Amino acid sequence: MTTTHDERTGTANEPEQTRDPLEDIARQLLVEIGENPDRDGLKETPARFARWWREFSQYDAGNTSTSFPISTSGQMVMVGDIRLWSLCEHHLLPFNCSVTIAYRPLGDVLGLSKFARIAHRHAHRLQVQERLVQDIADEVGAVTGSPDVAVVAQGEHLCMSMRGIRTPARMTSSVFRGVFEEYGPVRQELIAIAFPG
Ligand SMILES: Nc1nc2c(ncn2[C@@H]2O[C@H](COP(=O)(O)OP(=O)(O)OP(=O)(O)O)[C@@H](O)[C@H]2O)c(=O)[nH]1
Ligand SMILES: [Zn+2]
Repeated sequence: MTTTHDERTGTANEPEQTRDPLEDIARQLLVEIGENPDRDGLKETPARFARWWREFSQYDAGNTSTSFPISTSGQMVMVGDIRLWSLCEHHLLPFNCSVTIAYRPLGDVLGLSKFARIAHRHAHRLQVQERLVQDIADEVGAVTGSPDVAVVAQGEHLCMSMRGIRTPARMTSSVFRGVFEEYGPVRQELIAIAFPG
């Protein structure tokens, strides 16, 4: 959006809508795949395409750090089955994930919704699933100050299901830090919550 100046009256005109360059990219894409971008059904598509990419790439997860001073005497906190969508950085196609996050609070406990906010923040960029779980674990560790953090994700990638090998499959990736590093009851409990049944 730009504001122009009227030379005659010396007043500022109403802001002009400038076209998002992403609209031109969408038009060109439509032409390249043999479509007519001016046909009725497609007229608004470049603008929608631009809005969706801006929404994806400029996503704001909001405040992810509210915590409360509650004495938890070493208990584990696990937030399971956070559903999210991300975009594969190789093909720009979506993948969905069910993410489970666990940590052992040191002092303060993090607000429940903040785990989903953190997960969505890192999903809203071009990703691979292995890096997604690491990014989430890094931020949970940084915000809570806890060395005991685990993140497990199970996802389906459209780049594998709908194109290429065309085989739906479940990918699992995980990060286990601190107390979760060792195979034992704590890790088993996490796995049981992340993958019920
Ligand atoms: N490890 C991992 N691989 C991914 C992820 N998302 C996509 N891929 C893979 O990235 C690879 C890219 O391989 P390339 O050979 O460069 O590309 P391609 O010819 O399109 O590969 P195909 O998908 O096998 O058709 C593929 O094997 C994808 O399945 C991810 O999150 N993690
Ligand atoms: Zn892909």
